[in-house]
This record gives sequence, structure tokens and C-alpha cells, in this order.
Amino acid sequence: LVAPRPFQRKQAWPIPTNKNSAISPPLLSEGQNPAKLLPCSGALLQELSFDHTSRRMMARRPGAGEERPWKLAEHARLGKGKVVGVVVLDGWGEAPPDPFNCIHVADTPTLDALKKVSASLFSHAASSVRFGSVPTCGCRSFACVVAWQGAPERWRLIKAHGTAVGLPTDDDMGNSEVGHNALGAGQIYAQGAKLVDLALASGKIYEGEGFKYIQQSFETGTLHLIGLLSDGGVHSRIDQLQLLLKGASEHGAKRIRVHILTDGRDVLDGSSVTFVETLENDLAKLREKGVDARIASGGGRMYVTMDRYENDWQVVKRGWDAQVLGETPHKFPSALEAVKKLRDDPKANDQYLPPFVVLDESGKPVGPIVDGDAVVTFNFRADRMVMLAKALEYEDFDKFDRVRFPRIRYAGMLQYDGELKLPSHYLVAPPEIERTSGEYL
Ligand SMILES: O=C(O)[C@@H](CO)OP(=O)(O)O
Repeated sequence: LVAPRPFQRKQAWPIPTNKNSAISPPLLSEGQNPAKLLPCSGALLQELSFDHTSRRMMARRPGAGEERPWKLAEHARLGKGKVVGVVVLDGWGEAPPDPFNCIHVADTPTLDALKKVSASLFSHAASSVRFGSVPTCGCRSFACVVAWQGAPERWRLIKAHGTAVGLPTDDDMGNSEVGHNALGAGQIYAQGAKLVDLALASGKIYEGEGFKYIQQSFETGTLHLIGLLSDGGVHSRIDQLQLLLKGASEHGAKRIRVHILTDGRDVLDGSSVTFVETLENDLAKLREKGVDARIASGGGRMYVTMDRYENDWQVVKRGWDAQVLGETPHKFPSALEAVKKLRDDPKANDQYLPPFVVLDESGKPVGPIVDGDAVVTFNFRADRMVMLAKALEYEDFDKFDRVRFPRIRYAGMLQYDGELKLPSHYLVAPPEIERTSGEYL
């Protein structure tokens, strides 16, 4: 599929830091009419004007003390009062046509027909271009979504991954959460993965309220790190865990226990073994430096802990039993042995590995969570951490019998639910996003 390219992205958009920030959408090519070529993000919803010197669309800067008006600039061609539709194709992406490209190989008569249909048929829906072309969710290849533009350009490709939706690099695949965030924000801002990268690189993570809070447990308690162990970059990243392990030990953590969740969904099934080996090596290095650091428990992400939308609390309970109580049917002397042995079952896969705990030489679990400990859930993505956060934080909790509710200091990598303020402590502050799409709508 060859998409018309009405504008060329030359650089990433800067992230607006406050309401006075200029928004600098992509440079337009010589001769292009800015009124016709509004770019494909929520910056459409900002009050834009074209700066002829820089050839950029600029958000108008309000003067001192002046409120930025909420009125949007009128679109050059689309009339007022039209119905706007946003259609999200989850998992739909564009990639070079080849026999392994399932969308290319599949029969897609509806989309094919929509792309061909006369513009007049869609004139009533054409206003969706203003919003329908916002990066959307779930698209793992390089682009997605059609937006009705009116003849002759009734559709175009947009990017829904990488820096186009605020992820750290263009190698980062898109996913539903970043797509929803980008749609909802109506502008490009740093998503969780990038915020964590920045906080770790600058060391600011260790100066924040969240880290200072958990640090109070380091003298006498254990630091527990719970999260998805892979380099998928959708929910978490192993390199961030590695930096956090190093940083926490340099900032006083003497005893660390990692509770791993194997992936096989955002990465290849079977890769869990390599990730566990990598982590075991890191922990061995920490032990050489005098830090008592070990993997304490584990399980496959879809069977242990990472449920979402309160679909099945038993998933969280299985994790709780392993991480907090140290009680599971499967017990092993090391996580590597656990993952290898559990994968021996022909039906086993990384996503659904059963929960296990690691035992010490005397047969006791090496790291149940107890009173006085600190806990960090190191996933940056929220949806599959909210349920565990509730179990760890809520005094009143009736979703399953926790048996023991340890008095701990708990922080999320980020705050996973802004409305519930959950968890109440977090290592990296969420972005402050002003003037979201919803506010305009
Ligand atoms: O299942 C999930 O959590 C992710 C993949 O890790 O998929 P999606 O982004 O589509 O929700």
C-alpha cells in the first residue's frame, strides 16, 4: 500500500512542558498549504497558526496573564456540526507486503472498499480526519489507521509506535495503552517507558518522594521488586530493572528480592530462560559486592499477577501466595531451574508458567514479603498492575483472602491509576497533560 505523504516528519515534536509551550509539529515541505495539511496528532486540537519563517505550525503563545482560549481554529474545508467518528483497529498495522505479513495476505474487503469509495459517500464522515488520524492503539508494525480525507487522498498512514506516540525510540512497538494515552491526550508526550528512562538516566528517580519513602525500609527490611521480566518494552524493560537494582543497592538497599513474571507475549516464547540467566548474573554481581540479592518467586504473566480490569482475581492471588506468603506447589532451589523444569511440560509456555518460589538451603522460601519490607512494582504500564497495587495497598480488601497483610512501604514505578491515586507512592511522577482531547470534545 502506498500512502500519500502530505507532510514529512523531520524531527520529533518537543513535549510541551507547560501551558505556554509552543507545540512544534513537523516541518512542512516547500509549497505545501498548511491549512490543508494539518498533521496527524492531537495538536490539531490546539490553537495553531502557521509560522512562515520556521515553516512550522505553532501553538499561539498567550501573553502574560492571558488565558489560552479554548476555541479551535476552524478547519479550512470541513463544515461545522458534522459527526466525528474515531474507529480504532486494534492490532492493525502496515508493513512491507510479503508472505509473512498477515494483513497483506488476508482478505480485507471492507478496508479495501473503504479506501476505494467515492469521497462524496464519505463527506458526512470526512470530519473524522481531524481526529481519526490521531495515532491509535495496538498497532505493532510501523503504521496504521485510515482517515477519510476527501478525494484524492482519502486515507493516509500514521505512526502508532515509537517516538510518534512518545515512546523512547522508534524501535519501540506500539500497544493499546500508549495508543489510548495518545488519543486521550491529543498530543505527543513522554509515555511511561520514556519517563522512567529519563528518571533513571538523570538519577532523579532516587531523589523523588517515592524512592525516599521506600528507602526508609532499607536499613532493616528487604526491598522486593515485582514485575515483568523481558525486554518487550510494553509493560516493563529488563534494562530498567537492572538500573534500578544497581541504583537501589548504591542507595542503601542491602537485601533485595526479585519476584519475576515471565513474558512470552511481547517477546518470543522460551526467552524467559535467557532473561532469568541475565538477571541471575546481575544478582550474583550484586552479591559479590555484599548485597544479599536473589530471585524469590516467579510465574507466567497471564497466570500469575498480571490480570487486568478485575477479570480474574485468582491470577493475582496466585502471585500473592508466591510473593507474599511464599507458598506454592512448585518449589525450586533457583529461578533458573524453576523456569527450565516448568517449561519441560510440553504444554507449558512462558505466559502461563505456574507460580513457584525459590527455597534456601534449609528449605525455606528465600523472600516472602513481611512487615517492614519495601515493595516496588517495576512495570511502567498501568493496566496489569492496578489489581496487585490494590492488594498491596488497600486496608479493606475482599477480592481474595490475603491470609497475611504485611505492613510494607509500597511504591509503583508510576502511579497506575490517577483517579484512585493508586498507588499513593510512586518512583516516577506522571506527566501533567493539559488540554486533553476529551476536554476539547
Ligand atoms: O496484553 C497486553 O497486556 C498487551 C501486550 O503485552 O497487549 P495490548 O497492548 O494489546 O493490551
